[in-house]
Amino acid sequence: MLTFVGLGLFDEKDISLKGLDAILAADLIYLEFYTSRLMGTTLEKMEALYKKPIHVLLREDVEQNPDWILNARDKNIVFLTGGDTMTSTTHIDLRIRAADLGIETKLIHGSSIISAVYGLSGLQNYRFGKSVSIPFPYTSSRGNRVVTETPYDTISKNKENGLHTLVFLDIHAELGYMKVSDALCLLLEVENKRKEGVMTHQIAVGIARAGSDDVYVQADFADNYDHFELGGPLQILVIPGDLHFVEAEALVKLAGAPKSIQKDSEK
Ligand SMILES: C[S@@+](CC[C@H](N)C(=O)[O-])C[C@H]1O[C@@H](n2cnc3c(N)ncnc32)[C@H](O)[C@@H]1O
Repeated sequence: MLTFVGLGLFDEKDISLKGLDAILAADLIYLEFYTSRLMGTTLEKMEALYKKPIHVLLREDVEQNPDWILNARDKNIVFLTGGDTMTSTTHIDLRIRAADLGIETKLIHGSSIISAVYGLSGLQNYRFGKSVSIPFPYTSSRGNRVVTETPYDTISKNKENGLHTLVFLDIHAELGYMKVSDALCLLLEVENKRKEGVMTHQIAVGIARAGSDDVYVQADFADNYDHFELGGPLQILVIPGDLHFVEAEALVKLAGAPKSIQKDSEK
């Protein structure tokens, strides 16, 4: 049996009791921390709680060579991820591979940043469009710095339909964790180049360290990106589309947005 367990948002205590039971009963524990990670704990603390070693998987172990799932033919193995367990296409792919190999699978869910964002920001879940990830800029084969424009396009399309965009921020092995202020600078850089007005007079919502006692939510106009110094990782960004008046009220009262946004909201 291969059991996928979502660990929740911040530390080793965010797991469900069902998830912990599955780990305590498992023969082998695998974990990936490249799609998300629990910033409030360490592998040592987790191993002390689980009383077993954790095998940390790299991206290639999960996406290219997931031979370790063969152990689930005759053992109980658990695969741990930050947040919920199936919010990444990578993980669904693993489950399909297991099904192809005749391996039984089970899901034990964890709290996810996706639903945490709705509660923390007051933005309503049915008013979100397609989500997107912002990667760090990279250097092309010709030596040019390249800023990916897909996030700008996705925000633009969602805004045409009045919808909000959830923007996941890059976690990079060498460059570290992208911050909301970095992401806003990259979006404004694309705006300066394309001048399509997608980010003009645009409100943004930054959230840091969801699930911790030190959670921080800040709403302001995107070009005030120095107001988005939210401290340590992990961080996530929302670019709202049209605001319902309750959403605008929540952003003003719970996230410090300027009151002027309430005038433009939908009744
Ligand atoms: C690709 S998503 C993975 C989502 C995860 N599977 C889940 O269900 O929560 C990871 C990104 O979400 C954001 N994120 C995840 N956990 C967070 C947290 N506790 N606080 C703020 N942002 C978070 C960060 O931008 C991070 O790079």
